[in-house]
Amino acid sequence: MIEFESVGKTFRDGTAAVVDLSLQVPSGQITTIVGPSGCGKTTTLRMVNRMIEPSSGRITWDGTPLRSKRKTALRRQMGYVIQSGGLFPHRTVVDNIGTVPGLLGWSKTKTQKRSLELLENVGLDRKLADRYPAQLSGGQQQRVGVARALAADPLVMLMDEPFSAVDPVVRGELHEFFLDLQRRISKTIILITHDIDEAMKLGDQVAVMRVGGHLAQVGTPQQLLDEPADAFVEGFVGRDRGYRALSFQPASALTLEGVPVVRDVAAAAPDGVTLVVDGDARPVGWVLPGQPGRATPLGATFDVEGGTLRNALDAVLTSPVGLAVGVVPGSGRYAGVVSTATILAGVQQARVHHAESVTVQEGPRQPVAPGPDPEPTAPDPTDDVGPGHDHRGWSTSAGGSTALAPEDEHAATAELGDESGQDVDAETFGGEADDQPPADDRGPDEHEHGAAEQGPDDQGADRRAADLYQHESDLVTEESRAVQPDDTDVRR
Ligand SMILES: Nc1ncnc2c1ncn2[C@@H]1O[C@H](COP(=O)(O)OP(=O)(O)OP(=O)(O)O)[C@@H](O)[C@H]1O
Repeated sequence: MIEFESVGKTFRDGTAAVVDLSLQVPSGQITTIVGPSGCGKTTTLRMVNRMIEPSSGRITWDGTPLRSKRKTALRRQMGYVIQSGGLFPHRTVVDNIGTVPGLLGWSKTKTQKRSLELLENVGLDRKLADRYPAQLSGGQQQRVGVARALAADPLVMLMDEPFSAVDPVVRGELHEFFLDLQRRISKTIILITHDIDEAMKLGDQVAVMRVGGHLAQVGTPQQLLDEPADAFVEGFVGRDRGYRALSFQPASALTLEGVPVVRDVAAAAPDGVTLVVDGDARPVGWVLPGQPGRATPLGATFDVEGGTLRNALDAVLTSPVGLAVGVVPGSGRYAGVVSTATILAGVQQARVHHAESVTVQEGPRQPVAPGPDPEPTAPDPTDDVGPGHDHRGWSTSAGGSTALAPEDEHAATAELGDESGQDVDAETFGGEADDQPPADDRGPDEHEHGAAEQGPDDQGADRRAADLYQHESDLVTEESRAVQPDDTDVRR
């Protein structure tokens, strides 16, 4: 478990980004952090891999303070995912996925093998391995970004608005993919988003933050819906609250009914509704009375095992015949239909059942954060590189390590903007580049280097990419460049 204990972060300009945050992040679960822009979500995330150090309080991981761990060692156990995957445009998919193993000194053979495995694990065809990111769809790029973060099998995944750059349909697919993946890998995940729907759908627990850096409430999605701590949370989760609550009711309780089904549109009876399926028994449309020989679009379908009442309701509302079509997960084969009346009865039943459970359950709730901190913590002099500094340059750390000169910015960003097509791997991560301070200069802990903090005016995308590259570049140490013991058989 990762635990924030009364954590505060005040930047040098006096901005209190996070105030008295107490939050437990359970191992093997997804914690989503949601809130309006500027409420401190990113700052909270960046304190976990020590891109930013708290000004007060402490963060522990399984009881050990993060500050007592070397940043390199810490970040190796953490994968980082950002919007659009943060992929290097001049590297192929397989090379992008192999970024971290490459940095850690794995052999080419082992890296390649791992990358191809991961490609499959995130549901992508091996045929995509040699493509460049620009040759992928947004959803595919995002999956590659997840694969890349998983490459070194981290225990923790830090995800900074990972699904916000794709359209709603693809986002929905990515959500399903992500939840399915998590069922298999059970990582400890912190995912930040400004989308309450996404937070509720993905989070085992949801932390709602309010502007000013305060935690407004933390709880399961159902708890937030049932017992919002205050008007702010109620307003935030309240939009479509009743409808959203149906997301937590399984559709598997609905009784399926049957309808006439044909493979050939021409075989449909002229007087009644008939479902048309394809050669694999997947539903494709309806033949309506009086419209022989023509299939009308189906509307949404719902998964009869993993689907929810919300999915079923959506399916019936979009159906041209008032029947929600249920499909078998995986194959998408037709399983049966459910009428509007049955679904509404299911909704009513869920309401009754739910009201009873809310009345009966008086379980403990996580504490609601207190009001504004009357005395903000003293700012950390090492925060915020200040005017005139490049925000991606290495700031001076608490231990006074040498700052990286502004011209070294390319170390973090070269591949993003470089259209030359040159291979700039070494410079990108300082692997063999001579513009990094020597490892000896970094020393343990604080001296590894300062955090890549930047001003509030930064463009979000740039900042996220810089964070990702910083995170990955910090995995490299002298030791990790050495041959790994298990590589000796394949390294030449
Ligand atoms: N280096 C910095 N120096 C000063 N203020 C900062 C710095 N970084 C962030 N802030 C400020 O801290 C507050 C919280 O910022 P943060 O990026 O954590 O919010 P957020 O909830 O992630 O916002 P968004 O959803 O827009 O990304 C904001 O007021 C921001 O302007």
